[in-house]
Parts: sequence; structure tokens; C-alpha cells
Amino acid sequence: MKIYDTMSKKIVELKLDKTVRMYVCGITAYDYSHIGHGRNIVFFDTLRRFLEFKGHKVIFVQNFTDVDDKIIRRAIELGKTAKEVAEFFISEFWKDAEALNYKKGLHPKVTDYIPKIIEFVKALIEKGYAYEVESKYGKDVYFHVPRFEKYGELSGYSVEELNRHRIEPDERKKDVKDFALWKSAKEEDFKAKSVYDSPWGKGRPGWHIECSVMSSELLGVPFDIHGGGMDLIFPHHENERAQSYALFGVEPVRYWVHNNFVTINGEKMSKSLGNIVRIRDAVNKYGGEVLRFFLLLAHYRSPLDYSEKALERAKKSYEYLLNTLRNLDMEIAYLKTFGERREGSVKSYMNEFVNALENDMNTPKAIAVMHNFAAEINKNLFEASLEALEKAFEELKTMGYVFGIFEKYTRVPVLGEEDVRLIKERELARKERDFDKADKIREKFREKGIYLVDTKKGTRWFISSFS
Ligand SMILES: Nc1ncnc2c1ncn2[C@@H]1O[C@H](COP(=O)(O)OP(=O)(O)OP(=O)(O)O)[C@@H](O)[C@H]1O
Ligand SMILES: [Zn+2]
Repeated sequence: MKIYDTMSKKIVELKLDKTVRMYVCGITAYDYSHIGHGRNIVFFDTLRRFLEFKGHKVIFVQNFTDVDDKIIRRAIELGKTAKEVAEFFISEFWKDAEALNYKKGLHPKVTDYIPKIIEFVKALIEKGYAYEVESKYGKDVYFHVPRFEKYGELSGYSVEELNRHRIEPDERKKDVKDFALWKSAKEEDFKAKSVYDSPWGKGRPGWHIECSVMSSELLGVPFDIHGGGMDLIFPHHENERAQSYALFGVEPVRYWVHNNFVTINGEKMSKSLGNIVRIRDAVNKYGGEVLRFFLLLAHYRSPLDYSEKALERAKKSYEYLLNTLRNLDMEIAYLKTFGERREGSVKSYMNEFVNALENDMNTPKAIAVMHNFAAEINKNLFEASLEALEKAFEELKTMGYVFGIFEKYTRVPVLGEEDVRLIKERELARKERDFDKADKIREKFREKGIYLVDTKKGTRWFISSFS
């Protein structure tokens, strides 16, 4: 399988063992998640599902950042502690993630890793990669960027460009590029109870160090895939790589994978721009699976523009596939119930589907393949053999599994003798234009949650819990 690796800046062949170790940067828990976050979790969840489909065992880690300036600010606004704010938004995150059929993995929080973070920072000081500076309530610790020669390789920035990115201007730093590993406590941190004891006095970890610590603790170094939104390439991932490389002396990540943004009228959807649509609002309006399907309609490295129109289109496309799955299932149940034999076949599209995803996770192409497959199924529905239909059902369901859709689908039941008798009786009644009787029989089925459908090839049925 091939994927675009941000470090080598080209599409590369993924070389993976049976077990794949994967880390994706998660949300900072200070607000409800928006559709941009949704794209991030849906894309990496789909990559994980595809690897599992290919037979890998995936150890999937996505963290929660629960120590951060933005959380502290929010906590003070609300008169709460940072922990209370983070816990609230993490539990809200799970509601959204579940609606999007996001598979759980390991989900560490920074606050559970403070002692490990302290150890990591101490080791970087001992190795000469980091230094302490005095501050009001203790000491700050900075990573000294010029000490790490490979800095800039991930983002591809030159030293001049890096020097222009003065992310944390501070005259106590030895170099403008140096970034904080440990921040001594400030008034607000005390207020929000976001302070921890350390060899440098009371303080809290910087943002980048947390991911180096949680990924190496849970996956070891090096691990296979590191994901995140493309806004994280610099400085977050550049710094994370520097920290881990400095400590472990090896390239810590084999493949760096970054998703592009959800945009709205061409602009990044983000809280700071005030143009967000919350996941739950779109879920309430269109359903979780439709939103998930929409998020996979564009290639992950291209922007995806959100609009109501685009969501409506996604809904139609999704429903066509779902209806096809149901048509297949109804026909299978019919053939099994009535024992009818046929010889026809249905062409397989599985190889084309897999090829599309093996080629840098080309989800729009894979969706086009699913549509061609659906057309083939619908064309052959009344001629294909039971075996052919069952195989097609399995294939379409498997494609759905990789995309994280059709998860709540319930199979159409095979009916017993008494039901068969009633269906035949109703067909006869219809022929004799005794619609009253036909309707009564239909009603009997409906009471059991079975909905009869009259097709040109006779009666079929589905169940009410169909979704
Ligand atoms: N509009 C977007 N489209 C795609 N991915 C996004 C978008 N916004 C954020 N992400 C990704 O979601 C993940 C979690 O982001 P994080 O919680 O840091 O967001 P944030 O920076 O607080 O959000 P915002 O940009 O709205 O302020 C990151 O990997 C980030 O790159
Ligand atoms: Zn991270």
C-alpha cells in the first residue's frame, strides 16, 4: 500500500509488520468538536479500519490534551477547574465520536502522564538538549533547537524561515526557535488548578512534549504511523520529532500522515474564525453515517468544503448504497424463504475498491467503485443466484465496514411456512382484486415489524429496524 509521507514529501510504499502502531493527535478539550475535528477522526479511523481489513493488528492511540492555555482560560471564564472543563468536553467528544462510528483505541490524557513527562524532560536536560531558566514561581525548561541538527526536516522550513516563526518570543531563550518543555506556573494556572509539582517547582508541561511521551510510552520508538491535521506539521510535529529523536537517538516515526482541512466558503473551519459547525448539529440534521460518508468524499489531502448542499448530495449518494444493500438482502431472504433457484452472477468490485485505498487512501475513487458495484447489483438483482447475491452482500457490507457505514444494519429475516402461506394468499387476493384482504394481510405483517414490498417479481419484505 502507498501513502503520502510528510517527511519524505512523496508517496511511499508502506512497509508494515503484522502489528501496526499508530498515534494521532487528538483534540484540546475546551469546547465542542466541530466538523473539522470530525474529518480528522473519521479519516484516521478509516485508515485504521482499512489496515485491519488487510489483516493487520492495529494499536491505535489518540490522545486528549487536557492541560493547555485554552482550557485554563475557559476554566477561569466558567469559574471551574481545568480538570472539570476538560472532563466535560472529553465526555461530549465521545458522544460525537460514537455518532461517527469511531472505533475506540487507547486514549491517554496528559494529566495521567505528568511523572513520565518530567522524566522525559529531565533526560533531555541531562543529554544537553534542554536548559532551565528562572521564572517567577520556579523554572521554565526550553528545548534548545540549534542543538538538534535535523530540525526543520519534517516541515521542510529552512533556518531563515524557522527564525521568522517566532512562536514564543522571550529574551531569556538562547535561540528564537527554542520552545517550552515545561512552563512554570502563572496566576491563572493556580486559579484553574492546573499546576503540578516538578524538579522546577510548580508548573505544567508544554504542548509538544506530551505527545512525545504518550506515543513512546504506549507504542515504543520507533512506531509506524503518526497522524494529525496539516496545521500540526509545524511547530507541533516538528518539535515532537525533535524531542523524541533527541532522547531515543532514532527517527521516532516511520510515516507521517496529515489530513487537509474542512473549509467553509474556502476558509479553514476553526473556532478562532468563528465559522464552525458542530458535529452534533450536522448529526442531528443528516445522521452520523451521512456525515461520516461526506467526510470521506474528498481525498484526505485536499480541502473539503462544507455546505448544506454538499451534505444533501452526500446523503443521496449514501442512501443509494444503503438501498442497494437492502435490495440485495431482501432478494437473499426471498430466495431462501421460497427456495427459488437461479444461475446469474454479479461482478466483483472488491479488487478495484482495495486498489483505490491502497493508492494513498483514495476514498473518492473507492466511493465511485462502490457506486459502480451498486449499479451492477441492481442490474442483476432478479437474475443472480443466491450464492452470487450472498457474496455481493458480503462485499458491499465489507466496503461499508471499511468506510465505517452500515454499522447498525439489521438483516432481513427468512420467513417461516405460515408467513409464506400468508404471502401467497395475499398475492392471490391482489390478483382477484380483493384489496381489502390484501391490506389486512399487509397489516398483519406490519404488526410484527415486517414491511411488505410489491416488486415486478413478486413480494419482498424488510424490517422496520432497518437503518
Ligand atoms: N478545519 C479542520 N479541518 C480538518 N482538521 C482540523 C480542522 N481543525 C482542526 N483540525 C484537526 O483536529 C485535531 C484536533 O485539533 P485541536 O483540538 O487542536 O483543534 P483547535 O486548534 O482547537 O481547533 P480550531 O482550529 O477550531 O481552533 C488536530 O489534528 C487538528 O489539526
Ligand atoms: Zn500531538
